[in-house]
Amino acid sequence: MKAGIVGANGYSGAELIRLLLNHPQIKLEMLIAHTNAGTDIQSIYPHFDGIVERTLEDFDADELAKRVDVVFFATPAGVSKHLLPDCLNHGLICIDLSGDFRLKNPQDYADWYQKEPADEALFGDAVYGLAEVNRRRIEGATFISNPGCYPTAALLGLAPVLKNDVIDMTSIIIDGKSGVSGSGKKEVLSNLFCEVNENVKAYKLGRHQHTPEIEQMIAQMSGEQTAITFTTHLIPMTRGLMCTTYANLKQGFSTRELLERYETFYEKSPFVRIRPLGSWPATKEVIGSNYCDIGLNVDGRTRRLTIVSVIDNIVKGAAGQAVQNLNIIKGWDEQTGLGFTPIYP
Ligand SMILES: NC(=O)C1=CN([C@@H]2O[C@H](COP(=O)(O)OP(=O)(O)OC[C@H]3O[C@@H](n4cnc5c(N)ncnc54)[C@H](OP(=O)(O)O)[C@@H]3O)[C@@H](O)[C@H]2O)C=CC1
Ligand SMILES: CC(=O)N[C@@H](CCC(=O)OP(=O)(O)O)C(=O)O
Repeated sequence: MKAGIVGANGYSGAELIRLLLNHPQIKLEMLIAHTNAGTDIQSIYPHFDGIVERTLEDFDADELAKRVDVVFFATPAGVSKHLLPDCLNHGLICIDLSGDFRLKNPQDYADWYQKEPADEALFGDAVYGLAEVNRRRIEGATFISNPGCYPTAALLGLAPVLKNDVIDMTSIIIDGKSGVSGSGKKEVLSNLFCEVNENVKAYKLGRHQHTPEIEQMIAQMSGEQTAITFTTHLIPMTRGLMCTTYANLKQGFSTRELLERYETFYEKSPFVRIRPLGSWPATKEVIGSNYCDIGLNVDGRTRRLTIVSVIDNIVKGAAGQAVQNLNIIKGWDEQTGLGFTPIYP
């Protein structure tokens, strides 16, 4: 199968190149950029020297239709809503890594992204690509909206306790922390060494664009509408994302009982690893891989559950999850091309 990447010279696009080069079913055919079209990818990223030597091209849906079967959109919010519909009309499989098609309510997109939503005819049509929850809907789909990085970690952490009256749905608090690559290559100012090094910053309090996405999926999984408290922090590391999630328990569960519930829920999910009692994951334990590692603790004094979930924001939070979704769409083994061991230390 031949693949094209729109936004190939961004951080998620470059990661898609790395992953797709190692995918036995994929031939990388078109690398597309915007301001950098006409430039060689290896001159922007010398780590590709001798591995991928290709000139970045301009977006052209007709050309894509002639040359590829699947297109990944690794573009900033507000771009795929213009480019992707033409590709869908040409019968191409489209996997969008941006937030343009994740929400079901166009007004939520307008409110939280502060942009015009995509055309109504297409808005809400994409299958939300959180494989561990939506695997059945992803099989055979042609239009996937990949989850955001924070929603991936937060929702995988919460999913097993969203049913059967385990937690008080009004009590959910998600504390997210991301490495700097999460903001993409374009965010030059916030990425300055002096701004980020030896510093921790909270940002977008009460207005993070991933809030309605997390709430929408909590409602889908639990059947209950709820409002969450979600705070994001930028921390001085390149890759990695952690969500520490708190919720009040409705019944007196022990950590061990809940761990069993998580093990069962993720029995058939090769990329989710549950830590044993008394152990919680660190970001370094998943870097470079498509794993989401999860650890739990029940505090008997407060009857509160704490969930710690970690991912590599560019792999499981973006490019790796997109490849996982393609594997499921095509009926290939979900782990095809994704069998990377995390890089440690
Ligand atoms: N970084 C991360 O950890 C995660 C990112 N995402 C999402 O993935 C998407 C990409 O993010 P990221 O890789 O960080 O972004 P970057 O800023 O690193 O890269 C953006 C890419 O999009 C291209 N681009 C911009 N405008 C257009 C256009 N009009 N037509 C074609 N290409 C265009 C840029 O090309 P050029 O440079 O040539 O202008 C560049 O290649 C975003 O929507 C982001 O929210 C999701 C989860 C995690
Ligand atoms: C560290 C950092 O700044 N991260 C970005 C993630 C951006 C992103 O992935 O946003 P969409 O998926 O909604 O397009 C942020 O928190 O906004």
